[in-house]
Amino acid sequence: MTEQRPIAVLGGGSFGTAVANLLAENGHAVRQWMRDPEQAEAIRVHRENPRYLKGIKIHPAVEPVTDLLETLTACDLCFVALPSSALRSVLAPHAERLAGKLLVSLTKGIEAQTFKLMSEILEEIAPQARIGVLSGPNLAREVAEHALTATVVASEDEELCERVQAVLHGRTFRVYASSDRFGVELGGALKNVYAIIAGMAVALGMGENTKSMLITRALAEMTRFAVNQGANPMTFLGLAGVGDLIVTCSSPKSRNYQVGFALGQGLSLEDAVTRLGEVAEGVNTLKVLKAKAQEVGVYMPLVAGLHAILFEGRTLNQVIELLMRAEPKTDVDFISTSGFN
Ligand SMILES: NC(=O)C1=CN([C@@H]2O[C@H](COP(=O)(O)OP(=O)(O)OC[C@H]3O[C@@H](n4cnc5c(N)ncnc54)[C@H](OP(=O)(O)O)[C@@H]3O)[C@@H](O)[C@H]2O)C=CC1
Ligand SMILES: O=C(CO)COP(=O)(O)O
Repeated sequence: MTEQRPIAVLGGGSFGTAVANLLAENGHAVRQWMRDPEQAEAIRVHRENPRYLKGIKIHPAVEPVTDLLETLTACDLCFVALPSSALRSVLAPHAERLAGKLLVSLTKGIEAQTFKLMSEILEEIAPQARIGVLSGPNLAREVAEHALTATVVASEDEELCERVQAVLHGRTFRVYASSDRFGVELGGALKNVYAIIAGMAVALGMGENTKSMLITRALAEMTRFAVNQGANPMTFLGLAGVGDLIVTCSSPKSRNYQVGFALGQGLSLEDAVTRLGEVAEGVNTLKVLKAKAQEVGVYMPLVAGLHAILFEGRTLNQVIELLMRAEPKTDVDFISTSGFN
């Protein structure tokens, strides 16, 4: 069913562009809001985003716009694809306009000062809005090039999930639903940190065994943290958990992986982030996650190790030595109810 009103996508970057195209291909009118008028004009004229996803044609039904208030007034369903550092400051001034809207966050990050997830910020800014999140193994370029994949829309609001499935589910993009908004959103934010580690391991010439160990221990670590925070560990076995972790830790197309790879090649963090020139949410997530894990007493050796390398002056070799020599633990934390852990 086609939506009566246009659908908004907030953010002119890679993922906003990929999702705007999917919605348009499904027959919907889309307003893609971006802050840069020159970028909007370039898209209008050339039907290509000049900075992000070069070479991808933008569907004629995607209208690039720069007036946020007008966009929010015209649309009921809004997908938010802004970096986590910008989401609050962009939307808070328009809080009143958000009442009653369906707001779906695509952003995979954690707010630095508050440790809030993006949907929690949306809820705080707009208590009268209906909130959901979308997360899964969804590298923007692959989505835009129609490589088959799937995602999860998560919300306690069943009707919101159904509407998102109706508008976004398509020939190359399956949309599953979940009621565990917190677990789905947390999975998407946490995996970025481990993608940095995975990229680093590849740059160091580590083998396939190493990659597999890292991904598996990352899953154990992020699930342990999530359970401490009240999330359902089973969600981490789904697309937004292990699904997104595998793709982001394996693909050189992931920006977080690219940052890790550059670090493994010997670049400083600053140079690695500058060379990327796009958002790598894992760097900020690492900082806040390390502090939170310490505060709540959750054992996260991979997070602690990466933090020690990037912010505490430890060398890679020191950290690898520490991790490998640490006391051996039980393999799977959540299988036993008999106190075996
Ligand atoms: N790319 C991907 O594969 C995926 C990304 N995501 C998530 O989506 C979110 C956005 O990522 P993505 O689209 O890839 O990022 P990009 O780096 O591709 O683009 C970021 C976009 O945000 C805009 N922006 C930055 N700061 C502001 C601001 N203060 N006000 C308005 N706009 C701003 C940038 O505008 P400008 O160009 O003017 O600086 C740019 O359009 C991230 O949280 C990411 O984790 C989720 C799934 C997949
Ligand atoms: O979230 C993503 C894929 O699902 C994109 O990861 P990056 O931000 O590391 O590119």
